Amino acid sequence: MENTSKQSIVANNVILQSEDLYKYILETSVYPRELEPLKELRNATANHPTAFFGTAPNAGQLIAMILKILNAKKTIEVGVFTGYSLLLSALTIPNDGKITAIDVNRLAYEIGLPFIKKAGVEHKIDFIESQALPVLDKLLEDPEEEGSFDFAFVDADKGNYWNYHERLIKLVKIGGVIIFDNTLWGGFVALPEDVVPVYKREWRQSTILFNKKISEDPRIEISHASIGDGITICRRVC
Ligand SMILES: C[S@@+](CC[C@H](N)C(=O)[O-])C[C@H]1O[C@@H](n2cnc3c(N)ncnc32)[C@H](O)[C@@H]1O
Ligand SMILES: O=c1cc(-c2ccc(O)cc2)oc2c(O)c(O)ccc12
Repeated sequence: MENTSKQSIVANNVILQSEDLYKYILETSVYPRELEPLKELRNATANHPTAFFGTAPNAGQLIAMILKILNAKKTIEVGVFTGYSLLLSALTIPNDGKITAIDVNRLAYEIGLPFIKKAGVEHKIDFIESQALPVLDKLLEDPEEEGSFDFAFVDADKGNYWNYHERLIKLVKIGGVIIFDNTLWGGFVALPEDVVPVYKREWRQSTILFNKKISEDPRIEISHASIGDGITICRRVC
């Protein structure tokens, strides 16, 4: 793939502008440490028509580290697909931890489910087949759920990211973390609209708006990291 200073490149669902360097990172630092159940689930997803939906393994490694630093026990996952990031969280949180995992597509989840079961972590997962917004709204109706989550990972419909943020900021505790995936949207956020494939334009625009709003939100500290397809790490401060 050609590399120019103006043109961002997305290869293997990552923003990094060198496939060789990405391969180097994976082979040196990620794959040797990737847990066997995650490898198995990733391989089982590899031939899926939307295999690129799966969270980049190096971003996953960072997410696992953040979960550990937080001692996260109670988490939310918005957008499961076959469950790479879900299994990663389930393997990372303690045995009595709980993940509320929401996706409109149970069929995709069922591709990953045998690997989740084999890893012995299914008991930590409450999978809810639904649009995510009503589930988050329902959680917020219960005062005990407010401020009770340690962590949330959002990797679903990009046009709803701000709506998810407005709910998750109330559900995670002060000091808790929300991570949003795809916040560089293949590098298209920094390119003029006319070079963006038409089908990517709507979510490019929502991502640009989301990035601006999140950068101005005083309730959180943020780090916009160029790992995977871009992740924004938000820590609730008030
Ligand atoms: C990029 S995939 C998630 C990938 C996942 N994090 C992984 O590591 O494999 C996005 C998922 O969001 C789900 N999704 C899209 N819109 C949704 C919505 N409104 N509510 C819940 N899930 C949604 C899709 O069905 C899809 O499985
Ligand atoms: O190109 C995509 C598209 C999605 C996507 C499509 C439809 C949905 O309902 C949700 C998400 O997600 C992606 C993604 O998470 C990624 O890392 C790269 C590309 C895409």
